[in-house]
Amino acid sequence: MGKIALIGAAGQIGTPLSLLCKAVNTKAKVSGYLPDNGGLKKALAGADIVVVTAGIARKPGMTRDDLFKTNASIIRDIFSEVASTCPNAISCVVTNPVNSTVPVAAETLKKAGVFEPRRLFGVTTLDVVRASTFAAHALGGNIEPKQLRVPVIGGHSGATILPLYSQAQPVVQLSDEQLAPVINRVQFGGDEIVKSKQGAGSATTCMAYAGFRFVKALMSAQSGQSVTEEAYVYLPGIPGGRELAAELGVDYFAVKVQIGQKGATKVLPIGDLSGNEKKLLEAALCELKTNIATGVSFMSV
Ligand SMILES: NC(=O)C1=CN([C@@H]2O[C@H](COP(=O)(O)OP(=O)(O)OC[C@H]3O[C@@H](n4cnc5c(N)ncnc54)[C@H](O)[C@@H]3O)[C@@H](O)[C@H]2O)C=CC1
Ligand SMILES: O=C([O-])CC(=O)C(=O)O
Repeated sequence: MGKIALIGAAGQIGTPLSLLCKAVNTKAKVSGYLPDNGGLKKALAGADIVVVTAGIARKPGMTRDDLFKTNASIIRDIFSEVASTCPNAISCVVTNPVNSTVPVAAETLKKAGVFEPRRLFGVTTLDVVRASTFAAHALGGNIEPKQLRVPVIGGHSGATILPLYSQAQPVVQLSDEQLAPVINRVQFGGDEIVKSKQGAGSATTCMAYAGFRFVKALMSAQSGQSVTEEAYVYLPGIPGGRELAAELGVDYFAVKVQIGQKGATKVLPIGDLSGNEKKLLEAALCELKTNIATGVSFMSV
């Protein structure tokens, strides 16, 4: 098994994430990068998978968008190096605001002439984890979160996060009134943690778990298995995505994708939505369009 480069490895997410990667895949070579040791090129050299958690996290009262000013240039600089050192690696962006940092990463790779949409993912797995956890809780603990599969589409902040409980497997027996607070908690669960940590950061161990779950799926795909995962991707560059991008009017969107050895192989359809989910999708798209434009225009100046 190949090399995983963790960029931001000394941070609150990066530290447990690298421990998880090392514990479960002892054959994988895991390299970290501290911002001040000048080792970015070394960490990226020969990487098969790059996971970026570098950047600042929220403090109470901040939105994810407030992080953009600082984190956009961190992402741009890291992806300039990815472009020259490991352009064929599969890259995963955890750094917020994901809705805008992924477009920054894509534009950086495009400028360098090495953008391959099938190999760039914004990590939205934490939303998937929350969607099953909070619904299991609302169901009174009669089902384990890991027994529930709830697709989550859209983006990774507030109203852009859209859990599709109408498609949950097994069926979730909750009325629209019972679902409303569950959906709200999935959308704003990150804020809940930021508030409770009182300035000490945002979600960390649960994100390390979610990030690891996504990396593990990528490792399974690289070893030849076909896997499906939700992630925030550049739709027009992945088979099946162009039509969805045209239908939704956005190029970047979190959706379930099929993943193979060389990255995403197919965007899967979002399926039928309930009346309420259709309304939530409208709201998600409205916010998402602004977030995407922020990321793209950062790189056009
Ligand atoms: N996608 C998601 O679901 C989630 C994303 N996040 C985001 O993940 C990011 C990291 O969060 P934490 O680990 O809690 O933050 P942290 O502050 O503990 O760690 C960030 C690390 O990045 C490093 N760093 C800063 N500038 C750098 C640079 N130019 N190059 C390389 N490394 C650099 C810092 O030294 C630090 O070690 C934040 O932007 C946060 O909002 C957090 C939770 C969930
Ligand atoms: O809320 C934050 O800033 C961190 C995050 O993305 C999450 O917990 O989903």
